[in-house]
Amino acid sequence: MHFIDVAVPVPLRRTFTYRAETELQTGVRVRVPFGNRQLTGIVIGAAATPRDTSVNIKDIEEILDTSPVLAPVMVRLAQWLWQYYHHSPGEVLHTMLPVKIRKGEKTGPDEETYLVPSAMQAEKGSLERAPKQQSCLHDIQTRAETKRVLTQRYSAAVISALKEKGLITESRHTPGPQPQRWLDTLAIAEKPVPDKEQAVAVAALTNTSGFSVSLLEGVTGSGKTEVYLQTIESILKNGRQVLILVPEIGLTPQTVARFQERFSIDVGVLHSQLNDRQRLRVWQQAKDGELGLIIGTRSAIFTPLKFPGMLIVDEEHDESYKQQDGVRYHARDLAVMRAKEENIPLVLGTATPSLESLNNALAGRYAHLTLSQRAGGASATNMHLLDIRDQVVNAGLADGILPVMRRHLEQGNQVLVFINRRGFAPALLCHHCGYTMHCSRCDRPYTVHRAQNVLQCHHCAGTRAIPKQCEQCHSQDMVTAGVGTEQVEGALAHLFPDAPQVRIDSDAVRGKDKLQHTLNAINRRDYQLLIGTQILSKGHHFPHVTLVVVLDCDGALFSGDFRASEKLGQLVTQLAGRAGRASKPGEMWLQTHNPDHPLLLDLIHNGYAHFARHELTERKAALLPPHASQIVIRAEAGEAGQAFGFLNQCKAEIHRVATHNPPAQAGPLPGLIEKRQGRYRFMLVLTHAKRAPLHEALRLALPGISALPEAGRVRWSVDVDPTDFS
Ligand SMILES: Nc1ncnc2c1ncn2[C@@H]1O[C@H](COP(=O)(O)OP(=O)(O)OP(=O)(O)O)[C@@H](O)[C@H]1O
Ligand SMILES: [Zn+2]
Repeated sequence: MHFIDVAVPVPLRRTFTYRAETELQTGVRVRVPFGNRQLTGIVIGAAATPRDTSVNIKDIEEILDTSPVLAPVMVRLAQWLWQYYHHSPGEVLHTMLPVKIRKGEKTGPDEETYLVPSAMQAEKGSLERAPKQQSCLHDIQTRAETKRVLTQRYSAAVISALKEKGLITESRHTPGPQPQRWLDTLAIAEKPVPDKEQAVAVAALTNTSGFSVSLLEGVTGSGKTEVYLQTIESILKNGRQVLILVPEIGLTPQTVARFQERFSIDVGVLHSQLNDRQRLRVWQQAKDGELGLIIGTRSAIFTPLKFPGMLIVDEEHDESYKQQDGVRYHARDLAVMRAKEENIPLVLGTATPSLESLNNALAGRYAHLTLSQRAGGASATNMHLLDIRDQVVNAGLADGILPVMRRHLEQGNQVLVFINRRGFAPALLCHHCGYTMHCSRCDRPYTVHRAQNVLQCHHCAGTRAIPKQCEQCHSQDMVTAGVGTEQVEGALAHLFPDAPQVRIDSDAVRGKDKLQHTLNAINRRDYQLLIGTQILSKGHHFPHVTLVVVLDCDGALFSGDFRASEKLGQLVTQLAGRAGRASKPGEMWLQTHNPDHPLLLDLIHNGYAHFARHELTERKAALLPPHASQIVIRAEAGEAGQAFGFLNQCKAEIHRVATHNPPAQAGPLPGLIEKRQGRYRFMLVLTHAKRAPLHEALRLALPGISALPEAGRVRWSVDVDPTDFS
C-alpha cells in the first residue's frame, strides 16, 4: 500500500493524502473522491505514512496518465509557488495548466489525416511531364506529412492525380512526437555585425552554462533583440529550446516575424487571446520538444520544455509580468526560480531595469551586461523640460510647445504626443453649482467620451448617457474638466490641419489587428501626428519619429504610491526611446509645472541609469522594497466597516503568532481607489527587512485568519511582493 500526496482543485491551502495500490509517478493526473465529488488532481509525491491509520484515507479511483503531465521540475515550481505566494495548490495548478489538461481530458495531439506512399511503384517516366506531382510524391516518400500541410504546398489537383494513379493513399492516425523538428529547417539569415558591446554581451551569454541570471541593461534602440537573436543561435543549433517572455502589448506579429525570419523555424506563440485548443497545442508541442522557440506573455512562463536551453524576459521591468488576481505571481521572479530548477541561463533585458533587478545586479547576484550606445549609428534622444507655469495651455498643449512641433512637422518628420488618459476629459461638472457627475459604485468622476457620446467609469467600465443638465441643480451649463486623448486629437486637427493624425489608445485600437494595422501605417508614414497612451510607449520601432511630447508628468511626482517615481522614470525613458531611432536625431519635451523638481532634473540630465541608482538609495533609507520585503492582505466588502474590521482582526492574529521578529504592520489603509464596483477596499501592509521572517509570520497566521467568521463574509486575498496599491 502506498500513500500519495495529491493536489486537488479546491481553495484550501494544503494537499491531500490518498492511497494507491502501486507507486505513482510525480506529475500524473488522478481521479480522486473528495467529499461527495470526484476531482482531477495531480500527484505531488509520496506522502508520509499517516501516524493514525484509523483516519479514513480514500483510494485513488483512476490514474489518467501513463506519463506525467507535469515534469518533476514543474511540480517543484508549483510547490514553490503555493508556498511563496501563500495560495492553495488547487489554484496554483489552475494557473499553470491548460484547461483541457486540468479537466482530465486526453493529452497529446488529435488524429490527423496523412498522405502515405502506396505499395504501387510509379512506372518509369510516368510522372516525367508532371513535375509538381513528382515533387509531391518525393516529399511523401521522404517524410510522413499530414494532408493539411501538403495541401498548403500543392494544389488539390496534384494530390488527387497521385491518388487516382494509385501512388498514394490516405491514412488516419495520431502523429507521434517529432522532437527537435526545428533542426530540419533551421537556417541563419543575414544579420548585422554586432558592435563591440553587443559582441561582449553575446559572448558572455553564449559562454554560460548551467544556472545564471544576467541583466542586460541596454539603452533604447541599442540592439538588445539583436543580442538575443545572436545568443540563441547556438542554443537552437544544439537542439535546445528557448522561451522568451514579452510584455502584453509588446507581442506583435513584427516581434514574432523577426525571430521567424532570422531562423526559418516555427515559433510557438502564446498570449491571452488564444482559445483552449490553440493553447494546448503549443503547450504539447513545447513539452514534446517539437518547438525550438516559444514567445509568449506572462503565463507562458509555465510552458513545459523537453530540452530547456535558455529563458529570456524582455522588458523585464514591465508591469504586465505581475498577475493582479488569483495567484498574484510575478513572471520575472518565477523565471529566476524556473531557470534555477532547469539549471539554465536566464537573461533579463531592458533599457529601464526594475529596482529589484538592478539591486540584484549591483549586489553581484546577477551578471550585469550593458549596451550604452544606440545601434547602427543612431544618437540618443535629447530631453528637455518645458516650464508651463503662466503659459497659455489649450487642450493640454502649452503655447511654447507649438513652434517645436511645427518645426518637426515642417521637416516632414513624425511627432508623438503622449497623454496617459483616454477619452475626451476626465470629468464633467456643473458650471453653476460645481456638482461632478460620478459613478456611485466607485465614487469616482466619470470620464467623458465624445466619440461614443457617453460617460464611462474607468474603474468599473460602467457607462451612461451624457446628461443635458445637472442632476443636482438642473442647470444646463455642463462643462468638462481636464484633458484626454480625444480632446488633444481635436485641438491638434485645428492647429496642424495639414498633418494627418492618428490616435492610439485602447478605444481607438480595439483588437490586435487594429493596433497592428495602425503601427504599419505609421511606419509607412501615412500619419505625421501620433496621439497616444501607454500603448505607444513600449518596444515599438518608429524610425520616422523625431519628437516626443509628454503633456503632463506632474501627477506622478506627488503620488501616494512609492513606485510612482520609478514608473515615471521608466515611462519617460521608454517614450524618449521611440524618437530618433534611425538616422535623424530625436528630442523629447516634458511639459511641467515643476521644472525644478530634483527627480525630473536627474532623469533629464543624468539618464535612467543614474536616476534608478539614486532611487535605490532612497528606498534603502525608507526601508522599502527591494531593501525590504512586503506582503499585502487586501479585503473588499459592501460595507467599509466589514473590510476594515476583518483586516484589524488579521493584524491582531499576526501580532499574536509572530512573537519573534515580527513584521511592521501598516493599516488597515484604504486602497488608492477606495471603492470599486460598489465594494470598499482596504489593505494591511506587512513589511520586514528580511523575507523569511515576514513569510513565516504570515504562514503562522493564515490558519487563524482563515478560521475567522469574517473571512467567509469579505472578499480577501494575499499579495506577495505587491506592485499595485490601487
Ligand atoms: N549591430 C547592429 N548594426 C546595425 N543595426 C543594428 C545592430 N543591432 C541592432 N540593429 C538595428 O537597430 C534597431 C534597434 O535594435 P533592437 O530592436 O534590437 O533594439 P532594442 O534595444 O531591442 O530596442 P528597444 O529596447 O528600444 O525596443 C533595429 O532596427 C536593429 O535591426
Ligand atoms: Zn464605476
